[in-house]
Amino acid sequence: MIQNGGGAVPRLAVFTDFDGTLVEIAETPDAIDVPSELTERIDRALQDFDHAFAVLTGREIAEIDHYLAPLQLPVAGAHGAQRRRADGTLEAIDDAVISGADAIAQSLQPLAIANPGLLVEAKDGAVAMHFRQAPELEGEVHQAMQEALVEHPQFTLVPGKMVLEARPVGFDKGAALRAFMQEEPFAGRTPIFIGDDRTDEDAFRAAQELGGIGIKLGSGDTVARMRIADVDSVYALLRGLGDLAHRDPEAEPLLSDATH
Ligand SMILES: O=P(O)(O)OC[C@H]1O[C@H](O[C@H]2O[C@H](CO)[C@@H](O)[C@H](O)[C@H]2O)[C@H](O)[C@@H](O)[C@@H]1O
Repeated sequence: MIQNGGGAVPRLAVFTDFDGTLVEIAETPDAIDVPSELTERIDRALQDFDHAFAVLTGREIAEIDHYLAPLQLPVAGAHGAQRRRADGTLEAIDDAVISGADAIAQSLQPLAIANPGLLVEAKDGAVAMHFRQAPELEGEVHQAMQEALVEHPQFTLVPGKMVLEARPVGFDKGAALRAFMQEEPFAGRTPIFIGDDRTDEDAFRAAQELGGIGIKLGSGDTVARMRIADVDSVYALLRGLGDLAHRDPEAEPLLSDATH
């Protein structure tokens, strides 16, 4: 379909993860290096895909705005607990979800204070506990998180890259992708989702069930039908898909079926 490159190029809705997909993984959440040209690349993608471009991330929407300023993209943040639609409106977050995440974050603080290599990231609607700088404490982090969730059964645990996160039950990147796909300018397009992490699997599945493609960056088991090597290749793919989006639908196909 996409490889055809001729008259049948579908109108794409492009969704990407942020950490590990648009930017390289760093030692701590604040230490990421956001390439100076990333905003320009994404602005171009917005034009190429008629604004049907969104970020689905574990980070908060406000952080994506900070890193990609002045752009204010459609974003699903905190693994879908937060969502800003393409028209700029925000989906309301239940007060119980905000207070639940807050209470979980507070209950994890003693372990983080006792172990400076651990980091609690409190978000509106989710909580991450990072152990990248203390990998030997992964077991303690799992135990502390499981204990914290006993009091908050409306949250579930999701493992990420050297991190364990609590997110509200019923919210994930797949549900967020499906919600975007019911709205303008995404509706009626073919979804593509690019991600690198286990928390991206729901969105690969959703994109593919809606007739599109999941693209997994790097190695590891995945339901995604395609794989991509690294962040630079993601930039190249966005550029290439953008070029295809502008291709004259009447032009000769770039590829033809060799079996006929
Ligand atoms: O869904 P994503 O956009 O991939 O966000 C997932 C989490 O990313 C961040 O943590 C990860 O990246 C950090 C910076 O590279 C790294 O230090 C950490 O070990 C990774 O787990 C972010 O801090 C989390 O809030 C996101 O949920």
